[in-house]
Amino acid sequence: MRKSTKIIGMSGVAMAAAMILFAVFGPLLIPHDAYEQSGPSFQPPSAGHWLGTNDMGQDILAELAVGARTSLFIGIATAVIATFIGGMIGVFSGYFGGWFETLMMRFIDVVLTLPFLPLMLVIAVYIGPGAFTQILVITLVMWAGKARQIRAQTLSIKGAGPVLAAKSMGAGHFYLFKKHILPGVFPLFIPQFVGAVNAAILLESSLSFLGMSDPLMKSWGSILYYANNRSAFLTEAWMWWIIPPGICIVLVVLAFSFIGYYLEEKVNPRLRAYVPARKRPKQDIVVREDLLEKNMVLRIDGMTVKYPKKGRYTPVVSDVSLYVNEGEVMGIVGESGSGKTTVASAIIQQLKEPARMEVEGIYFEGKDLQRFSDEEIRQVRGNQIGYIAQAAMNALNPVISIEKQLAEAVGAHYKLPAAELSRRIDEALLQVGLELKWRRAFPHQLSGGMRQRVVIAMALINRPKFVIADEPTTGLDVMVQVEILELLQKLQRELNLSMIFISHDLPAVLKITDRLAVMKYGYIVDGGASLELAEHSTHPYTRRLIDSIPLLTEKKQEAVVGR
Ligand SMILES: Nc1ncnc2c1ncn2[C@@H]1O[C@H](COP(=O)(O)OP(=O)(O)OP(=O)(O)O)[C@@H](O)[C@H]1O
Repeated sequence: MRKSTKIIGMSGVAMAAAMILFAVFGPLLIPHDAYEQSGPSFQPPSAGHWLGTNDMGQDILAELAVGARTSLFIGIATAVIATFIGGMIGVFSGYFGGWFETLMMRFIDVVLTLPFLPLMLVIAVYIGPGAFTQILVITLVMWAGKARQIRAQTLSIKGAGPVLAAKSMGAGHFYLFKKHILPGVFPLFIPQFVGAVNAAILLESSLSFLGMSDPLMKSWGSILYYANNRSAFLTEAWMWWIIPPGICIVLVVLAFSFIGYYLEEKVNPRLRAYVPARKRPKQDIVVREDLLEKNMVLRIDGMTVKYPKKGRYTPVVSDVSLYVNEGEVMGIVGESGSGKTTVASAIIQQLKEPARMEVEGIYFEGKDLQRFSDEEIRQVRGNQIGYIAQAAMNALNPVISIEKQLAEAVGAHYKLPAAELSRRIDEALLQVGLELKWRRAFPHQLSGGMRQRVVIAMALINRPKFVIADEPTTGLDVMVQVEILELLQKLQRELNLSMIFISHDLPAVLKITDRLAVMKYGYIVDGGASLELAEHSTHPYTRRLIDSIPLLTEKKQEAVVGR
């Protein structure tokens, strides 16, 4: 968790604790007759008496302390009841569905349309104004929203893999509730509760300010009501009569908002892991002519990437150096978790916080990408370096047509006239073997292989000379894998692309690559010309990879070296 979030959370807790202590002990410490005066009979002195009048100051303090009890009591009690009712209805309707859910959801629709103030008036007429009327009305209005959100969370947990797997193994309702639904939903209850406290305190204050509370009940809102009735807004009295309850309301709302912010990050792993990226300043860039002379399009020198694991930064990529010459295909092969994708992300400077990279240089066309500013590196990504990300075909936007997604890939870098853009889209589709009738299709209308072709078209549409393909055949059936591989090979040759091809599928890598780096535990443990390596490597890990190719021995040779 970020330090700033912890500080915010702790200051929220401190403010809330101070307010609660003030509410509990304040009235006990202030002389009784000071707050006896509070309430409707309370008469403020003329404006001239306000400043420097100790007695009066004490009366205001007494009012605030008594008011704190009411405001906090109503806020917390309403939040407990509304969150409990909303939570139970949300969980049960989400989990069981059927008529109960339909009934509840329609009822919630009705509740959410109820006008709050008239409802308050009607109920107050019947059962009389007071704290319990306010709790009742605010709860009536508030539980419905909570129920909706918790139902949505329950539905998403109910449809998630672990629950489906447990169901298919015959797990009963009790087990599913105990092990999956409640642990998944409960974290949502906490921020919901904190938000409800805030909303209830604000609603209570607003109602009391409008005079819709018991006139004998002192709360921060009612202090403002009396202040307003006695024209405190128009005299100097506002300083002592309006500002203090105003500050109390703001402080308590801030306190619970801070706590909510902290808890939300604590219970949500995605927020917890989020660290904003550091800004990359503009720097002078020196071109390494020696690399250009050697035709090296890319060169990485001594790259180490670390992630925090159990409180310590641990390397997941260690001292990796490699290069790619113009028109060459460099393969990176290794088991899952060996660091292949990390290397690819590091090249395009897309490692996310909290990653830490130490590297002597990542030279692309002779320039160190490490020194590129945010805008400069954005211009490289998807423009000079085409990137086919792992599982990208599943990440195509389902509600945008193929042609629009291709147009967006171009639009990120160039402003082309409509006719030229259209020509570019046609060209990209035809290049990857897709008929133009698919231009207006949406991703779900295409097969996996076709979607992968679209992803390749997106990577190539800006005509990059360098392409990184990260596991481009994952998730496709064997025949389609071969087609995609052949397509990449054809495009590489036709466009003279330099390429990094990442895979754990050794036959595929050997088929398409010129040179190979074998990674294990973040290290490059073996490397060299692909065919050479396949036939003569003596490294035990490489040998194991090659020997595990599931083909008959004679065929294996053909699959490995046949190109
Ligand atoms: N954001 C992250 N936070 C912590 N550790 C990470 C993060 N991203 C990657 N790692 C770790 O880095 C290591 C290398 O991951 P990487 O994705 O590069 O492996 P890979 O070889 O590409 O695996 P795969 O073939 O499964 O994609 C793994 O141990 C992974 O747990």
